[in-house]
Amino acid sequence: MTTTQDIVQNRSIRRAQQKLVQLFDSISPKNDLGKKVLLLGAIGGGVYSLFKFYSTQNENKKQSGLIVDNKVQSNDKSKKRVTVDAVFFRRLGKIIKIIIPSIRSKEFLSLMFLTSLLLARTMLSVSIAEIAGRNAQNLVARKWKEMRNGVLKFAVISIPASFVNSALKKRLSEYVHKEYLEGVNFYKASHLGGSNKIDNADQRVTSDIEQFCNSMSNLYTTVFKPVLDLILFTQKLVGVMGWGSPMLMFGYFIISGFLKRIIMPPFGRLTAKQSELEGNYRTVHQRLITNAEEIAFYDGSKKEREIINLSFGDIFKHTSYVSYLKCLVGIFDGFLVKYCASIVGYGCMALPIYLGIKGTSGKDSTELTKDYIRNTQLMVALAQAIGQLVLLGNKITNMAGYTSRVSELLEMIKSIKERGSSTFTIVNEDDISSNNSAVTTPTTTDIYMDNDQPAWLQEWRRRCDQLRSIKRSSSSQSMPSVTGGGNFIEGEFIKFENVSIVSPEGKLLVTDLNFEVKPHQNVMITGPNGSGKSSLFRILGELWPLHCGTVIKPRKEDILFVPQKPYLVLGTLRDQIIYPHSAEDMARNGITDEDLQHLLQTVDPNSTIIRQWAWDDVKDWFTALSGGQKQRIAMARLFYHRPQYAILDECTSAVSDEVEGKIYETCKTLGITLFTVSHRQQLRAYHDYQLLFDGRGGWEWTKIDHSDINKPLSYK
Ligand SMILES: Nc1ncnc2c1ncn2[C@@H]1O[C@H](COP(=O)(O)OP(=O)(O)OP(=O)(O)O)[C@@H](O)[C@H]1O
Repeated sequence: MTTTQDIVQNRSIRRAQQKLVQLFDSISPKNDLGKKVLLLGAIGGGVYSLFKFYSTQNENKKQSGLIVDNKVQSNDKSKKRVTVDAVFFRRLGKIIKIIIPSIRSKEFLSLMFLTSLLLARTMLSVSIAEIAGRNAQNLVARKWKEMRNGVLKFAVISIPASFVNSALKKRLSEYVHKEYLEGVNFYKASHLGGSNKIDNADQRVTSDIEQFCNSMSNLYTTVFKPVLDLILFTQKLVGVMGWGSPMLMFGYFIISGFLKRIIMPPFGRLTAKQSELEGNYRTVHQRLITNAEEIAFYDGSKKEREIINLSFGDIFKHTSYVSYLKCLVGIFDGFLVKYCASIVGYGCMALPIYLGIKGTSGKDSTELTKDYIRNTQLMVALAQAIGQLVLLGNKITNMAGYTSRVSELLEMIKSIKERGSSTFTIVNEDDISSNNSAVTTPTTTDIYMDNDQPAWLQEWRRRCDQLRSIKRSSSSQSMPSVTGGGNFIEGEFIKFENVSIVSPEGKLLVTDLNFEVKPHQNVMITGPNGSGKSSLFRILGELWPLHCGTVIKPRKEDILFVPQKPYLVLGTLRDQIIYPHSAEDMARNGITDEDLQHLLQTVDPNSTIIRQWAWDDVKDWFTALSGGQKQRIAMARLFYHRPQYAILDECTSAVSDEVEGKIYETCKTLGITLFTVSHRQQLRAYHDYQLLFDGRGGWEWTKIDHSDINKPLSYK
């Protein structure tokens, strides 16, 4: 079976080949010089392209620096080598053992059925060709027969072929599911890191297995006929001409095979790369869906679009590049298999006559002509069979790519199972930081233990205000992105007037809500689970439509939401703090890494993050950072953007009380007005008002009495 992508690639190759043929034809046959120049140009271009291919290998390896968090970072050479070699055959053998476990399995039986049909097809085509060859009249009839035969062949072979294909796919998928989903293997594979971490496991389990099985069953059906032809015609040729000529032909193909192997681009690796890029593309889309709410709150669509475009661009660039290489190789193959092989074939024919061997001496010209014509036909058939096998090499190389992807998955699961229960080696923290040469280890006095912290934060507040006023003067009035039955009005404060919070499913969560919050008045929102606390902010963030009433609020960019689950973007450590800004935005605003270090130090006084990683490090930050570190990053991001209002949705649960206090103090220094969603009483100390939802649609707005902050909350 062929994928749409293969069809597109094949089409573009065919189109390019046709164009080349047209180009050759367009030149007058009399204009031999022009033809030669063009031929030389084409060969020169091809050689140059292949040379360029090898010289840009390293460049290609660096593709998409952003999307490396899921890549296998293994030093194991066998995992990286993707070619038709001993490793390929060993891996293929292992997979075949999985998909065809015994000769009594139904997969083996269906394969045998397919084999007998293929055999019958070959015998039938040979006998039809023989009959057709005898009678010129039959030649006309042959066309009809061939057509009927072709249709029959397609129907007879394609049904069992697809049956075998799906049987293999089922067996392999079931095996992988069993291994991957055994115990906590799937967790270890994606979270325990190291060299056994599986990149794009979903892509491997779904698409790569399918591609592997497709190419394998496809290969089986296409390899059969040329092999049989090879045996048949070699036997006939040896009978009439002896071993010399067929051996010469074989020798030519062996030498050209070696030549091809030397200059052939590594299609196996390119195919594996293609799968990896497709996996990355799927991952970035998946992340967008999984973290849609957090991204929407951060207004991160621009940044996410950049990431998705970059990932798509990688696939597009790679696919175009592979199509181009396939086109060149197709031309080279045609040259090797058709033209050069014909020259060698004529040599094979002429040599026995010239040397007078194998019964050629003493024959008259008519007999020699008869032998020559018969032998030519046999030789052409043999050359075609070998040629088809040579071209099959391209398919096998392609299959090597999928074999390596599927094998890596199986090998990594096996290794995880073996090593997953062993204890971890403790590494000295100093070793970690000294290994990372890019990390500048700040001393505590260096950054924050001095008394300049409040002064620096005041200065930071001034810079942020300045940037905001520049941005405001250049941007137009913001419009509400979601409309409903109510009104959004832009203002300098937040006010809810007769607003009812209604979920997308029509559930009334809070009725007729009325409150007003002026800048620098912090509000704590409490209430039982599912009472609508986060939903209030979905309305404030314009994610949900306003059912009724009026909401007066600043612009969307002046309110920042810090969700329960901190969102971490694909990219560098720097990108985590500045999200959804890019490094270019940061530089444009005159903000430096040193500024970021100040901000991070506020919430991470022991430098647990900056001592481990450098600003340019790219990691899978979801797994690399601890729960508390993720929350610290989210807080540093809040200070970086310094919005007028911030919504903290249970986002300090994993940091110590001391750091939590520091966060609230810093927000105060920076002039950020807070809405905090929390059940923890001690946080009331940092707030002026409390909004309490009772979970039945009711609510209560009270001023917090700071002399009585330990009083328990009055909901169950
Ligand atoms: N996208 C959605 N579509 C439909 N219903 C939703 C959606 N998001 C939340 N809800 C529903 O709205 C209700 C309130 O959810 P919300 O997240 O506001 O609760 P909460 O008070 O923040 O709860 P918790 O304390 O558990 O975080 C819940 O019943 C929830 O099922």
